[in-house]
Formats: sequence, C-alpha cells, structure tokens
Amino acid sequence: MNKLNFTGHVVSGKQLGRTIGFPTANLVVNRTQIDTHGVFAVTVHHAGNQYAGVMNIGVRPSFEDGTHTTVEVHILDFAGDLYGDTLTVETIAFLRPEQAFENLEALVAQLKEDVRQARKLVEPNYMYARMMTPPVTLALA
Ligand SMILES: Cc1cc2nc3c(=O)[nH]c(=O)nc-3n(C[C@H](O)[C@H](O)[C@H](O)COP(=O)(O)O)c2cc1C
Ligand SMILES: Nc1ncnc2c1ncn2[C@@H]1O[C@H](COP(=O)(O)OP(=O)(O)O)[C@@H](O)[C@H]1O
Repeated sequence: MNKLNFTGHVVSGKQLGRTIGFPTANLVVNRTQIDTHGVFAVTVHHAGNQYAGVMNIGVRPSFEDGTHTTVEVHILDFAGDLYGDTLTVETIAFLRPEQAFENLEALVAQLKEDVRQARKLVEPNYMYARMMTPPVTLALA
C-alpha cells in the first residue's frame, strides 16, 4: 500500500456519526494528496497528541448518490470538539474497500470491526515506541 500522509481541517457534515456512536471528523484536504478510496487504520496527529483512528475515503454508498468524495476520521478513545481544527493523518494499513450497507446496524457492526483491527495494527506501534524510549534515554545520559 502507498502510504498517505496529509493534513486537513475539520468541517461539519450530516451530524449522523455521533448518533450511531461513531463521530467522524470530516476533513477538507487537497485532492492531489488523495489518490485512493477505502477504509484505513491511521495515526492521527492533533494539537501535539497522537491517536489511533479509522478513516474512510469514499462516496458513502449507503447514504449518498455516490458522486461526492469525503475524507472522514473517527479517533479512538477521544472525545472533543474538532470543528475548525487541523488534523494530520498517516495511513498505517488498508483495511477494506468501501461497501454499500443495507442499514445502519450493518454499518455500525462493520465500524466496530474496523476499530478492532485498527487497535491491533496501530497501537502496538506506540507500545514499541514507549518500550524503546527509556533505554535510549539512559544510553544518552
Ligand atoms: C472507518 C469508517 C468506515 C466507513 N465505511 C463506510 C462504508 O463502507 N460505506 C459507507 O457507506 N459509509 C462508510 N463510512 C461513512 C459513514 O457512513 C459516515 O461516517 C456516516 O455517514 C456519518 O457521516 P457524518 O460524519 O457526515 O455524520 C465509514 C466511516 C468510517 C469512519
Ligand atoms: N472520537 C472522535 N472522532 C472524531 N470526531 C469526534 C470524536 N469525538 C468528538 N468528535 C467531534 O464530532 C464531530 C463529528 O461528529 P459527527 O456527528 O460525525 O458530525 P459531522 O457530520 O459534522 O462530522 C467531529 O468533527 C468532532 O468535532
């Protein structure tokens, strides 16, 4: 997979995400930075912090007429107002292509599975970084 690394600012969407337990920050990004569609496990940088997340780049075939591409990120273990803020997103792994779901229940079940995968794929990176930090610091001291 080609790694994507881009920055965008958060605008409002249909405000449906929060009603299904998955608030998703809609990002305005430079189209030339995005050359693919699909669902990804990602690292999100916001205000000096780093989080694991799941991202969809697509046309939301379950809800839309399938013409307008959006970039949406759900950040794991985060709650807060991001409207107007800037996020930098780095893809870690491609999870699956975007699908048309029959109903919200089926979408939510898949989103839970996406989050489960992202935890497995993204969080070990942080654990490894934390494990490595003390010995490196000691070696430099
Ligand atoms: C990780 C992730 C995967 C998604 N996968 C799909 C998908 O396969 N099909 C789809 O129609 N929408 C998908 N969505 C988009 C949701 O339908 C969207 O977040 C929801 O419509 C809420 O939109 P809102 O932020 O405008 O309120 C996905 C969103 C995320 C964050
Ligand atoms: N964990 C989270 N991940 C992403 N956005 C979150 C999260 N927690 C709170 N938010 C906020 O919720 C908004 C997304 O909620 P949502 O209902 O999908 O609305 P919208 O359709 O306007 O994107 C984000 O823009 C952000 O301000």
